[in-house]
Amino acid sequence: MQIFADENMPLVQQFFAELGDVHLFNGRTVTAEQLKDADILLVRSVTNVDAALLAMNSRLRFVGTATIGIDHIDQQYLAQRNIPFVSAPGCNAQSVTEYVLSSLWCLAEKYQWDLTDKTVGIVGVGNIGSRLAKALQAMNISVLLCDPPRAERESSFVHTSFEQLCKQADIISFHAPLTSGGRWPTRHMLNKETLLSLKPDCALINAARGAILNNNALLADVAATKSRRPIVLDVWENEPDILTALLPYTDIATVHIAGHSVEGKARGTEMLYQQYCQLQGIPANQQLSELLPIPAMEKVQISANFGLPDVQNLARLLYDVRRDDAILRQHLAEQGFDRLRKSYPARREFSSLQLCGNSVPDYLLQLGFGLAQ
Ligand SMILES: NC(=O)c1ccc[n+]([C@@H]2O[C@H](COP(=O)([O-])OP(=O)(O)OC[C@H]3O[C@@H](n4cnc5c(N)ncnc54)[C@H](O)[C@@H]3O)[C@@H](O)[C@H]2O)c1
Ligand SMILES: O=C(O)[C@H](O)[C@H](O)COP(=O)(O)O
Repeated sequence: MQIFADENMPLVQQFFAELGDVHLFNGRTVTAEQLKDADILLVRSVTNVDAALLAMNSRLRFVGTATIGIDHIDQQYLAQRNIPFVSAPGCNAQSVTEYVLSSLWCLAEKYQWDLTDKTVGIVGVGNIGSRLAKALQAMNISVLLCDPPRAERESSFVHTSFEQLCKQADIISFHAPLTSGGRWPTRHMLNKETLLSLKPDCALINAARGAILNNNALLADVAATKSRRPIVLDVWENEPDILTALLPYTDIATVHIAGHSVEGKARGTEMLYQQYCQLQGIPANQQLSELLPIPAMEKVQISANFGLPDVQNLARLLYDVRRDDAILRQHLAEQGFDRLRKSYPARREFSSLQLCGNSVPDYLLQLGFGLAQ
């Protein structure tokens, strides 16, 4: 069995080597010729899997993407060829949630906000959006939820239309998939017109897909607006060739790494392995919990004096998004977007830290921290 995998897929050897020969490729530059002998193809978000890429391969029997987003996969084409396709839903939802929380804490510190006075609009309330909403509500921060597909499916879902959310929210965080067709397309849903309907100082966070925000329209808006709008961008239109003219207007700018926690990336690989084994009816012998490195910090004692203002200090033991913002600003020009993603330093999720003590507040567990046994 010939297994072809993106070279940026952690633990792929450990999970897949028992199933065949694992060959690694550069996800951005891989060609049809390189993949002609693949039985299994494992990709990340930078590889468009379509008729052109698979034109020379007649033996492929499984395609997996170790990501949540699937806008780079031509699913219709794979279905036509009867090639099973799987993704990794939710694999890095906690990682993105922690990225957004860290960004909110940084903005709150910079602009001296009390986040409990703010209303956060969440666009797309799936794995990431609902996890973020739960975390914010646990810290008494108001949320507005916008998810038309869910509103149609679930009578109990409290939906705010995107138009209303634009008018009411103090901060908008995008967590919808990138779609161009269908009833609720998201491509350029934030554009020249919808930007005009926002509160003048409404902060924007995009850790979904770059093209959900029309980057040129956003640049025109922030360049023209006198009251500066706080902006956090992890994803960009046209990656890796991003609109660098936007950078001076961003508070936090990163190289599409919101989902790149150690756990988030490795979970993606594990989910592909598990789904392949299930499809083949073979046992999944490898377990992520046995392969993850021991975290640098394992336990923290929480005292009865711990309060909500201490949460961000605790979180900063593990992650501060300003580190990643500095990486982009200092190194983008000489290293480029993709190289910075490839050399991304390790970041562990909140769950890697076990909290000890008799008075660990429930909101810390809602945020994803672990509880020592
Ligand atoms: N920056 C990163 O590193 C990173 C990491 C993971 C995922 N992502 C992106 O985030 C997206 C969301 O991830 P998820 O795991 O929450 O996906 P999900 O599929 O669990 O949830 C997406 C939600 O968006 C909703 N939706 C669809 N169209 C909408 C619209 N027009 N308006 C509002 N909501 C709409 C869906 O109904 C769904 O509930 C992914 O599709 C991916 O593109 C980015
Ligand atoms: O969709 C996803 O899961 C994320 O955007 C993912 O983190 C992208 O990372 P990549 O596959 O490009 O490394």
